Amino acid sequence: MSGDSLKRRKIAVLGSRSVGKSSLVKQFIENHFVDAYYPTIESTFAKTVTYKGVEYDCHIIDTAGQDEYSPVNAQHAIGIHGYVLVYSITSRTSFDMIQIIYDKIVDFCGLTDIPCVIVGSKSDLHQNRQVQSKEGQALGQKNGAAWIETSAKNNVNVGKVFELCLAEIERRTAPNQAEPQVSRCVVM
Ligand SMILES: Nc1nc2c(ncn2[C@@H]2O[C@H](COP(=O)(O)OP(=O)(O)OP(=O)(O)O)[C@@H](O)[C@H]2O)c(=O)[nH]1
Repeated sequence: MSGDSLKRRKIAVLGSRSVGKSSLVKQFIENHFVDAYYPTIESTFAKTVTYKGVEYDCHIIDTAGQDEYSPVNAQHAIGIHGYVLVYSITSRTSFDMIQIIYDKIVDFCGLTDIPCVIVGSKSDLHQNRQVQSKEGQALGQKNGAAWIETSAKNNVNVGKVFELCLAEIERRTAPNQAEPQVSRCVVM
């Protein structure tokens, strides 16, 4: 399939610092896991993903971690088709940030709802769990988002995150619409 006929999808990965955003993206793109922690500035990765028989040219933006003082950069709300919002199951604070980030994106874009997957990362660290699965699931339902728990370390459910994100994007694309909506908001 030529590059031109691929459907291009831009996906932003957001969440608190050190929750495992880069590890998730690296496991997905490069199939490896690094134990060391290197804070991210911002990186974009590309991968062709086949979902339901259709090839998608996915551009995945791994962002610097957000915190309560810098929840979301306006750039993260422009031209993005779908969002992956990551918390760590070992950090209640990172879980609480998800709703703040979600609301900020919705606010920036003037939308009520965004294509989104909420990810509970580091599921291998269940002995240190601070957020129960049912809480994650409830947060997903509340926001009309998909939800899943993953372990980048053990490569559990990593590919599934991006499939769910494509599903959320496509679910909102009308059958007669060639391309899904992207957020076009301009922040003055
Ligand atoms: N046990 C375990 N550790 C993980 C997992 N994912 C990430 N980590 C570790 O958590 C730390 C932070 O991971 P990163 O992927 O750098 O986190 P980040 O969210 O990209 O961090 P920022 O760049 O600061 O936003 C690293 O030491 C990783 O090895 C996982 O699935 N299981």
